[in-house]
This record gives sequence, C-alpha cells and structure tokens, in this order.
Amino acid sequence: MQQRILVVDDEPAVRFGIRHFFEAHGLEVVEAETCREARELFRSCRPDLVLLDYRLMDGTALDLLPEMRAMDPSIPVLVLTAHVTVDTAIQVIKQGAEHFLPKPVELPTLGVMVARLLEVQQTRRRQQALVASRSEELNPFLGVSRAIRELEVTARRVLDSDSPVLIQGETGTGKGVLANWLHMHGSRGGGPLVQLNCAGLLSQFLETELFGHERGAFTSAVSRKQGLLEVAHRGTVFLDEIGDMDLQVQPKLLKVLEEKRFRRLGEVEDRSVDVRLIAATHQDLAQFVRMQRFRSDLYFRISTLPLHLPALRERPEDIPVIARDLLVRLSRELGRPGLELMSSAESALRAYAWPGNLRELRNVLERAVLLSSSHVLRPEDLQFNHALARALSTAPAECKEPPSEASELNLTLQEVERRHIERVLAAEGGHVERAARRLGIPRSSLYQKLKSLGLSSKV
Ligand SMILES: Nc1ncnc2c1ncn2[C@@H]1O[C@H](COP(=O)(O)OP(=O)(O)OP(=O)(O)O)[C@@H](O)[C@H]1O
Repeated sequence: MQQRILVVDDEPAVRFGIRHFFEAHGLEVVEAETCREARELFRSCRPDLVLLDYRLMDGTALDLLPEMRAMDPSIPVLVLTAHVTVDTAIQVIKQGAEHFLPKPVELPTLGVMVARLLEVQQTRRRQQALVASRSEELNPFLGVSRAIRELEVTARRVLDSDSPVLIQGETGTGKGVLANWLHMHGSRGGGPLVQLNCAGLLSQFLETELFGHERGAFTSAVSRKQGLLEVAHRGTVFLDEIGDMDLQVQPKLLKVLEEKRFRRLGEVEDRSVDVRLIAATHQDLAQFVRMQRFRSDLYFRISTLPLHLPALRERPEDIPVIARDLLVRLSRELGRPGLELMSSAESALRAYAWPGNLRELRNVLERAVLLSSSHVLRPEDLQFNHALARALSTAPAECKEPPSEASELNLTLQEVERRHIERVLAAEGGHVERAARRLGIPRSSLYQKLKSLGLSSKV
C-alpha cells in the first residue's frame, strides 16, 4: 500500500524539491502552504507522516502540533526550521514532534529519517494489530469437503482486494474466524482490525461508535470521540450481524464505501478514511432486502465479494478433522495431553445436526473433556442438544412469512410464548445470550423460561 506524507512549507521551491525526492522513492506527497491548509489536509487525507516547517504565514508548528496530536497521535511529525534555538527545539519535542531538523535539510538524510519513522510506525501498528487479534489464530478452512476447499480458493483470491466482503453462514460457522484470517493474511494485515456487532444497537449509538462525535454534538457528548472507522484507518472494519444495522445508518455506511468519506456527529466537514469492510450475517440478506429491512443499494455494494461458510451438517466428512484439531487445542488449554476420540464417538459427531455449528462442536468436546477422566472420549461422553436440533429443523426460518393470524388465535399465551422463544432460539442457532437480547429480556430470565417451558439451552 502506498504511503502518504504531508509536506507543510510556505516556500514552493522547498515543497517542490521534497515532493520530487519522495515521489521518486514511491511515496505519495500532498502539499500545504499554510496552517489552515495543513489542518484540512491532515484531516481529509490522513497522511502516514508530516514534514512541517516551523514558521508559516498564519502560525507556527507549536499551533499545529497539539491539534494534529488530538486528531491522530499515531502520525509522526518531523519539524524543519531555519531558525533553531534550543528553546524552540525543546518546545517542539514537548508538543509531540518526533524530530527537529535544521534547514536547509539534505534530502538523502531526510529520506533515511522518513523511511525509518514510517517503518517504526508500521511495526507499531502491526504489533497493536497482533495484540488485538486472537492470541492463537484459528484455521477457517479445516476439512476436506469440496465446499470448504472451494471457499479457501475464493478467500485467497479476494485477500488483497480492497472491495467489501460479505461473509454469510449460519451461527457458529466461523464467520468471525474467517474475517480475522482475511485481515491478517491480506495486505492490510499490518493495520488495525476493528470489530463491531451491529445487533441490537440503536441508530445513535451505532453512529457514534462508527463515526465518532464532536464535543457537544448531543447532550451527553462531553468530549470528542474518535469513531471506529477512524481507528481502523489503513486496516479493516469487521461489521458482524450487518443485517441488524439500523436503516437510518445504512446510507451513511454506503457513503463511506463509495466516497471513502464520513462525518463525525456534530461536525461540518467530511473526513477521509481508508478502510476495508468485511461484513457478516447469519441472516438471508437478500430476503431482508425484499422485506425492505435492508437497503438494496448497500446490499449490492457489500456483496461484491460474497463468501459462504457451509454449515457443519452440510459437510459431515469435515467433522472428524475439525474435532481432532479442536481436541489438540483443548489438550493445550486444559492441560490434558493426548486427547482422542473413539471411532464410535467420531461417528456420533458425524451423525448429529449441529445447529450451533463449530461453536457447538467446541462446547460439546470441551464439556466431554471436562467431565471425563479418560483421555479417550466415548460416545456417551458427548452430550448433544437434540431438542434444539429438532426445533431448528421444524421451526420456520426467520425470514419466512409468519403463520396466519387465524391459526395463531387458537394458541394460549403460554403456547405463543413457547413458540416465539423456540423460533428466536432457532434463528440464533441456540445462542442464548443473543436470543435473550433479541427478546429484550436478561439472559437469566430466558434460562428460567426455558426451564419452566421444558426447553433445552445447551448450545
Ligand atoms: N476454524 C475454527 N477452528 C476452531 N474453532 C473454531 C473455528 N471456527 C469457529 N470456531 C469456534 O466457534 C466459535 C464461533 O466462531 P465465530 O464467532 O467465528 O462464528 P460466527 O459464525 O461468527 O458466529 P456468530 O454468527 O454467532 O457470530 C469460535 O469462538 C470458536 O470457538
């Protein structure tokens, strides 16, 4: 990815020399002549580094440095000046400049310094991204089935593209794991990966999370806040459960994708941002478009590169491979070396419907390991949630038409409640926490209701 430097100097000849030198070294250069221009370009172009002349027509570096630091403290600023005094040097460094160089500056020396600072900055960003990523990377392509092999080929093809990716698949199929893999292995792997789950977020909260806000933008905005899009600059934004994104926020996200611009709440000017979007959903987004729950223009934009994660029951041949991999991980995590599965236990795993997919498989194995004292797991060590699997296969899919009003009228209140809970649980693949959020009740209350209605909740 081409790196960009902002050169701020009131002498056109100096800017010209610096521009030519760095462009010849493969960098993109943007120029500003005044503090005002520098402020605007810093905000709209998001440079990777700034070369700032100390004295400008409308101010000095000491005016600009605090503002730049407030906007993005991770961007290094190198100050150049013809009038060096120890006092100014100290002040400039105190205000956050990385270095202070006397003018006229020798371009090769400046080149080495800039290259070094850009390298340090990239390493810092990479380390931050590594810390943020899962401590141990999971392989989203475990298995031998045709579906998973084809998925890997397609995923590798879209790695370095900047177009949005839409990952679809039932709950627990590993959409988050795939998003993480795409980011880490793509050209933005050194940049940040920022994740937001859109489910249940009201429009204002979602907007402030994504776009940030200025001080005073609304009553509780007591200080300015950077949005996740800004944090993800030069990296990836992973929007999970995009199907639940509030309709009011959708056009603003579309603007970011089409124009690479957005506006903080309470701000009058646009900011530019360079992010790749990975969106995921377990819902049928095309159906949501038909039901007018999701904007068609945004759907077409984000589904440029669709990836589908197959459900486990559609690829039973992969289950033993994944189970063995999970056991190796569990051995390490739980300090139980040499865990194995009896072949009859493998057959039992293959035969089950896995409504909660890999998440459920991991949970079933973890429970089996914890409850068994042997390192060889038998079929009877595996506790399946057959009731949920049945509910899933019989419950109407979330997006299908609801049952007729006449047939619903004959139901008792308890039956309506029971059916509704079953439907929501099935739509969430047995994920109790998410089902509770959707139902608008605390998780503990849902557990109580499940117990009193005789429903199971083991996923
Ligand atoms: N490739 C994998 N290897 C090992 N475990 C995996 C893998 N993929 C998923 N899992 C397990 O399944 C869990 C769920 O994965 P993930 O959150 O990526 O699924 P998801 O499809 O995004 O789920 P949801 O729709 O509920 O958000 C993970 O925390 C992990 O325990």
